Amino acid sequence: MNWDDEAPTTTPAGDRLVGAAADREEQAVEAALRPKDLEEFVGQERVREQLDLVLKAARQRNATADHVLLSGAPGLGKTTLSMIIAAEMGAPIRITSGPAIQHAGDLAAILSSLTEGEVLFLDEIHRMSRPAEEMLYMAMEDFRVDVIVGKGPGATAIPLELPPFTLVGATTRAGLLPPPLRDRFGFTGHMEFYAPAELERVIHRSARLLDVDIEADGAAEIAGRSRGTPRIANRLLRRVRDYAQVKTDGVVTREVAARALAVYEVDARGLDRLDRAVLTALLKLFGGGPVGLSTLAVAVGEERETVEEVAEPFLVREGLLARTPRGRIATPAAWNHLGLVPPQQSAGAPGQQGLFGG
Ligand SMILES: Nc1ncnc2c1ncn2[C@@H]1O[C@H](COP(=O)(O)OP(=O)(O)OP(=O)(O)O)[C@@H](O)[C@H]1O
Repeated sequence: MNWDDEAPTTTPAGDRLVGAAADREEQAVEAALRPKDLEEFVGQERVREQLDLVLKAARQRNATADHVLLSGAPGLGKTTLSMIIAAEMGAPIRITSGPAIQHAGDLAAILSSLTEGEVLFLDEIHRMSRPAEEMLYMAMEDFRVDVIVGKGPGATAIPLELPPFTLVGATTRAGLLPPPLRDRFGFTGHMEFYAPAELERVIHRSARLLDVDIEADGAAEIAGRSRGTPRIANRLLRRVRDYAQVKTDGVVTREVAARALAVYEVDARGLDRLDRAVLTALLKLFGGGPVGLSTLAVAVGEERETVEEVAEPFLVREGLLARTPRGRIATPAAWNHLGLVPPQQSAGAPGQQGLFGG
């Protein structure tokens, strides 16, 4: 396997225990926990079944598998699936990402060094530069690229034949891909967030690999706080394991998991300190909103972008916060979650007046 990638950039709150992205160090830890074949890959039944057919059919025809596009949030297993595709096809894999390919020449260098049948995994494919993207169209369709030599009127295009390969593109934003690129994938798999029972299976499997003694209740407790994401489930398991080892006899029970995750400020629903700070400000300072994003960000001492991109998506997904044209508002579930009582909904209540703009 070959990594051409740069370490992903981190958000200002990128070191959160419940953040969905992984840095280089974590990627190395994760490698040991990756399922090696479709059988071992937990959940995502539909994608797994469809992919199984695509790969089996290609193998029967003795052909290279069709190009595959995987879309879904970070940490749901796109990289893992790309490695499984390569393993199931008995092919090597090359890993790179859109941001690492700034020039068409970067892509030409990678494509021209591929061997027959190799899998090229292109993470964050929506962040590739335009010229590289156009070169990729031809490479995917005709297994050929035109390498431009020289500049200006003297520039010439030298056609370069490529061996057949399988491109696996991954994106968190399928809607951002230009249609000509999307259309060149033979198969698109949409990865969903995982159900708690599926995360429990991920946790039990990882616990076995990490030699952690875990009870069913302990796994359920961690699963409930993992925000539907295997990467977060594995990360929380590692922190709970530390706690169990240092503070108890090492067995992860429900109580041990809950106590450990309370130390790390991850609550029963998977909200961390930042999420709760945003919700608390919204409820306690602004009566549940509506309040403008900038005002909310100042109130919690964070950048606007951090609140919008790091905290809000999960709060919205959980149905705790809504983004409305008049500003952010808390739902009844938010009051409930923080154990607070909403103010009387009278005509003069701030929450009904939209007093807090920004
Ligand atoms: N279905 C699954 N079954 C078991 N483990 C999984 C599954 N999906 C993901 N994991 C584990 O979660 C971790 C993150 O997975 P992976 O790196 O494949 O996510 P990703 O979607 O590629 O994330 P990113 O978009 O950030 O690259 C890995 O350790 C992997 O083993």
